[in-house]
Amino acid sequence: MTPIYLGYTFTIEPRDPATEILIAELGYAGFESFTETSTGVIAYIQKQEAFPEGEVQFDKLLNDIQILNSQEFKITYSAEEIEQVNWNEEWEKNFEPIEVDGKCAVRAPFHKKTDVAFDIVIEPKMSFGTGHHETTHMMIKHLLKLDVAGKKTLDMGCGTGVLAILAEMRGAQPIDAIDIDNWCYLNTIENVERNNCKHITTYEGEVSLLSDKNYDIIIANINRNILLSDIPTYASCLSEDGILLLSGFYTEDIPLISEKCNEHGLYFVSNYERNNWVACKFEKRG
Ligand SMILES: C[S@@+](CC[C@H](N)C(=O)[O-])C[C@H]1O[C@@H](n2cnc3c(N)ncnc32)[C@H](O)[C@@H]1O
Repeated sequence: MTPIYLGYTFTIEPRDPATEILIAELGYAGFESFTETSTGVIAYIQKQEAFPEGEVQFDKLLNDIQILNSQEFKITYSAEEIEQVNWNEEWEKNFEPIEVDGKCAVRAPFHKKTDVAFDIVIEPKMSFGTGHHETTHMMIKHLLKLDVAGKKTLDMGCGTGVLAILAEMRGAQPIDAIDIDNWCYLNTIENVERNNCKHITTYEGEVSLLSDKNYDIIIANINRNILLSDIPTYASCLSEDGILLLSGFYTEDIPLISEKCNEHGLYFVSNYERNNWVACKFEKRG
């Protein structure tokens, strides 16, 4: 089923630095993407995902914002349903190909073929994962450096499947790609085929699918709270010396994420940082 999105247009006075704080708050509340404007931000969330615990959650968010409001800035907002077709057109107009470290390109089918080692073609429609977001970009950087050849790999929260596709291009196999969202699940299947990948199996679901699985590498670019709750399962699925790549959270969240990892035998190795977003590498040690 095609998801319907709600777009919340926030006007913030003065615009900076409050817009950044608001985007972080909205990210934690489940908003998926943001378009910054000269007066604030438009934030998008799937209608069926919007505040699943009911209006109370939204009231609380607004309340928190009001507290900041009274002290520092003034926010007004309006919400509207976003037509799927407009969203796609908007997206296509704005999709420029990206290149990471001169080795990996992520582009749409209508862009010219590139001559980098890993030329990934993605038609994301509504799914997250074009390489434009800092977190995807940094996960690509990690994957380009990691020795993945012949390694059993999981891409959790696969979005467009871009990371699973890069893992296969670099020699990983077999690969499982999982997303909770039906649209992403279907989009990953399409993109896997589009890139002639043969070793990726795509599933719709979440961490409960992992009960008897085992991997050498787990990649998960989701968000802080889901990662905190899923890290124990990732740890139990990882083989000794296995690698966990995590992203979807901010620099200030590293201590919390590291602490949870340490409790489960996973130890910090390195990280990338872009615009306060981070992508961390952990290793499982006995
Ligand atoms: C930030 S996007 C990352 C997409 C892609 N892996 C990338 O790096 O560009 C997060 C993805 O996780 C999915 N997701 C959210 N919660 C999830 C969960 N509990 N289990 C699995 N996937 C989840 C979302 O639908 C979304 O596609």
